[in-house]
Amino acid sequence: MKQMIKPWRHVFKLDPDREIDDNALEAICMSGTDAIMVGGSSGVTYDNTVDLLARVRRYEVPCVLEVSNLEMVVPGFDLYMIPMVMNTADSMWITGHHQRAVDEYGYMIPWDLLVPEGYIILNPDSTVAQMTGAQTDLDASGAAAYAQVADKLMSLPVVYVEYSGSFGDMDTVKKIHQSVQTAKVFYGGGIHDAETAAKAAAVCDTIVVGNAVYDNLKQALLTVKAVK
Ligand SMILES: CC(C)=CCC/C(C)=C/CC/C(C)=C/CC/C(C)=C/CC/C(C)=C/CC/C(C)=C/CC/C(C)=C/COP(=O)(O)OP(=O)(O)O
Ligand SMILES: O=P(O)(O)OC[C@@H](O)CO
Ligand SMILES: [Mg+2]
Repeated sequence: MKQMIKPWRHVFKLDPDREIDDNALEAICMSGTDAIMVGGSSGVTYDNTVDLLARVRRYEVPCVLEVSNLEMVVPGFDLYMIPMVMNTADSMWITGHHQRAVDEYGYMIPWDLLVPEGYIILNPDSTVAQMTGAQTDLDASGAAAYAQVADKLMSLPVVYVEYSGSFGDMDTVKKIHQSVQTAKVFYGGGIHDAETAAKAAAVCDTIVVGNAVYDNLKQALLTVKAVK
């Protein structure tokens, strides 16, 4: 099951805390994207997550949950993506919340469905950077070193380069991609049209398109064809 992420080139990330109408959801799910990732950094609850899952399940596209708090964990997703922030000094975001989750719910965790992600958060203005105390002031070599820790020391299957809300430095993403051996490199942040999608797709394995879905769906849909 975990192998399903390997060929992904394109993912739409949908936030349960934001409105999306049925027509828009149909266009997204039928767009040819490889997967829908459900997640967000705030306002995500059991109720809004279960509602979005049920609506996405009308379509055949794989649907995975990116867990950012325990309240949002709903059974029935294809996979559960578990972020571990590489570039923070606050160990709660590396292993702390995870240890608590396993201590409390270990008996019911479907381990074969969990996919850990080594997050490298690089946009200092994003909610997620502020929430996790991410050390975003890294050059390409420093960011690539975190990627190698995730890939070569921790054997994480995904390195997620996160510029949530702004289009990042593609030289840094390229350097990260070149420096990992086994992990798949996901890139997310500021992809809003075919051009930004193609630029990012050239330097990573999988692009993730989030806010653009809500800001300009027509342009967001063009990102699929741009990378296929
Ligand atoms: C029966 C059943 C299905 C059981 C499932 C059991 C299960 C999955 C258990 C979980 C096990 C486990 C180890 C859980 C970890 C728990 C946890 C809370 C970990 C912390 C994760 C973490 C590091 C969060 C930090 C924030 C982060 C990196 C979030 C990722 C998502 C993200 C970056 C969203 C960006 O949000 P966005 O809204 O776009 O941001 P902006 O507002 O800036 O746009
Ligand atoms: O919302 P955007 O900026 O597209 O970022 C996508 C994703 O990486 C957010 O976690
Ligand atoms: Mg967002």
